[in-house]
Amino acid sequence: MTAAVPLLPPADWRDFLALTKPRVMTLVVFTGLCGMLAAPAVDGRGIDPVIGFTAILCIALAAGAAGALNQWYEADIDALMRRTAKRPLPDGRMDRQSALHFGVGLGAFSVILMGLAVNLVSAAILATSILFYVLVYTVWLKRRTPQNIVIGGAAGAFPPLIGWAAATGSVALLPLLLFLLVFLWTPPHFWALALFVKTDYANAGVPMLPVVAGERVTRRQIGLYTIPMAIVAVAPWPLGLTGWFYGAVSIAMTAAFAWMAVVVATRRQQPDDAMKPEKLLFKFSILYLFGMFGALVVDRWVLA
Ligand code: HEM
Ligand SMILES: CC(C)=CCC/C(C)=C/CC/C(C)=C/COP(=O)(O)OP(=O)(O)O
Repeated sequence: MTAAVPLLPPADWRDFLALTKPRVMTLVVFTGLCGMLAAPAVDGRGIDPVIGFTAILCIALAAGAAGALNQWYEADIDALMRRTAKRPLPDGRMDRQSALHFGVGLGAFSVILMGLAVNLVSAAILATSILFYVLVYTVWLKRRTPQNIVIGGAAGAFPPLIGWAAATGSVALLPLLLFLLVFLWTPPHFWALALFVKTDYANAGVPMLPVVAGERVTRRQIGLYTIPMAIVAVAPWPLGLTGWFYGAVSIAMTAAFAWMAVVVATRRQQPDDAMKPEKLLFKFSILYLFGMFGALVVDRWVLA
């Protein structure tokens, strides 16, 4: 006898859009675009606008595919967390197979299009970032170790390299520093959030750092990761890879980030805080990357 499969109404386009995690994607795409725009002209010629647009589209589709495959794999734990329970799969608005087909199809399409229309280096890094997020982070590490986001977080750091490689066909020191910036930014970004959604992760049995090691250790780790992040953030300017504008913006924004991280690192949670410092740091972390990558492009295009 076969088990009865519940019949679901067909998912609509909004459900497919939700699978792509569109809000996170905006920052992923922005860092990719800025990586592309920060790249130098090759043989006196910048990237063709149509090819540039195609490359950004491929980054967006790949990030969407990665988000869909993440939700396909995690429907069980998403159902246990308040923040994620209303997603299309745990909420029963879509079946898992549709999410899998959508993710695999979109991911394959984005990599093939990047390879055919842009170049093989950017396509290879794009494929690596999808596989890293889905296999290394989601399948392998997320449920096993509180270091999941430190290692798995590399997935979200690839887009500046992809954008640069799309424009030049190669990688260089500046995009490698941008990769490192996002890589080192991820732990403070995520652990600040994890501090205030800790019970969600505990309920779902996901071993995030505040659940496993406690709040004090998490606060200290946020402070510790901010130190190398700050050095890498400002480094492109003294290394002569950017102009004064990036230097000024990176110093100001990184100082603000570091100050908030120190407050989070040194303070115990106050139950009556109107705006918890960790919430502020999480929100600012997003503004921070937008500001830093935006400054890079202004530096290169407006003030050069
Ligand atoms: C392993 C690494 C990362 C983890 C675990 C993580 C986790 C999260 C989580 C759980 C949220 C809350 C989303 C929600 O409310 O549903 C969030 C928000 C966000 N993340 Fe991350 N993140 C990571 C890396 C990144 C990267 C690399 C970027 C972009 C470069 C990014 C950009 C954002 C943005 C823009 C938001 C706000 C979305 C909104 O407004 O709802 N994150 N992140
Ligand atoms: C170009 C390309 C393929 C980029 C893909 C990388 C990418 C989408 C990075 C963002 C990382 C992210 C949204 C983590 C969320 O963690 P989570 O999945 O644990 O969050 P959740 O609990 O909200 O599902």
